[in-house]
Amino acid sequence: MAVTPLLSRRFFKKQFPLFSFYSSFSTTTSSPPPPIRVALTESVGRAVFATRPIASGDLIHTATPTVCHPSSSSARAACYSCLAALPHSQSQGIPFCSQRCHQRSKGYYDVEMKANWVAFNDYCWTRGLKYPFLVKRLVCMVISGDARSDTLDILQPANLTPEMVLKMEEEFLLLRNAFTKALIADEHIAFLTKQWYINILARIRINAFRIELAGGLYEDLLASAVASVEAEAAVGNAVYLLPSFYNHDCDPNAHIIWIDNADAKLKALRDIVEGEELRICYIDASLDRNARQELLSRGFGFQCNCSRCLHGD
Ligand SMILES: C[S@@+](CC[C@H](N)C(=O)[O-])C[C@H]1O[C@@H](n2cnc3c(N)ncnc32)[C@H](O)[C@@H]1O
Repeated sequence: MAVTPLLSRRFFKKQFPLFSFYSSFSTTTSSPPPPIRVALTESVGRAVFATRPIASGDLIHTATPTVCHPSSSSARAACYSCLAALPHSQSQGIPFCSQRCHQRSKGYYDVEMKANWVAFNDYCWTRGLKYPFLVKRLVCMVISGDARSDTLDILQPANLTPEMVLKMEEEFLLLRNAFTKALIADEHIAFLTKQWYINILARIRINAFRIELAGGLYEDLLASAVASVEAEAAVGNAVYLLPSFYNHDCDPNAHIIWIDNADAKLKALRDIVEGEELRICYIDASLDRNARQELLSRGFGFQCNCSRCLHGD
């Protein structure tokens, strides 16, 4: 079943200037802009559309994470910066896969190393929380000048219940305490208010990707086979800007993959015509309709309107 083409979706003329997303692309000066644009639709908010035909299997574009964090329960230690697998011999030592990764994240790594994270980490690990670690990383990036505090404001936030907000308050206090005890100057963490923390988590909740690497060595394949039984197969979580505008479809025409680090590749799963909306699948598409609707409603807060769901498939 094909994704509903653009012309059958009534959509507003308003388009978003792509230049604002170029910072999240891995482009070279000679590479052409990606064959997509972001526009506002009536039914699903913003969406990504093809600006020319795209062949099945083609790379649509790549994206580097705005913020990412390795998983604590992954079978294999991951690079602090790009989430590439670290050699086993290195897992207790330097947490970077290369000098380049060390250099580019040195500023926020040094900020993080100044604070004592025992209370915050214990709190999150015992409750199975992973997104607060992305907020912690973003705070370190803002303090070191590697990101702006409003970096994620453009993304759609989740609707949070009062119970969810209440639970976030304790994490927030632990996070803020860690920075104040590390004697980070007040003016450097003035942005870190409870409201800011909740706003960021609300955006991360809907837009974070769980990263599982497709590439790797034979020993990594074995590690991930073990991980699927004993530990977390994902190497970490990340938030991107442009990939966050892709809506969900239970029969998608595009997918997002990771080969050996957190740099994402958006690829066409079938031939796409000019003007067609590009959609990825947020969940396991092999589940039955009720299970998919339940997951999407609980995890992302929406009733899926894709053709498969509308036809009861
Ligand atoms: C990651 S965002 C996608 C971009 C979003 N439309 C925006 O304007 O930023 C996910 C949100 O888009 C909407 N959405 C995505 N796929 C949908 C679908 N199949 N049916 C209904 N709403 C969808 C929901 O509001 C969902 O929470």
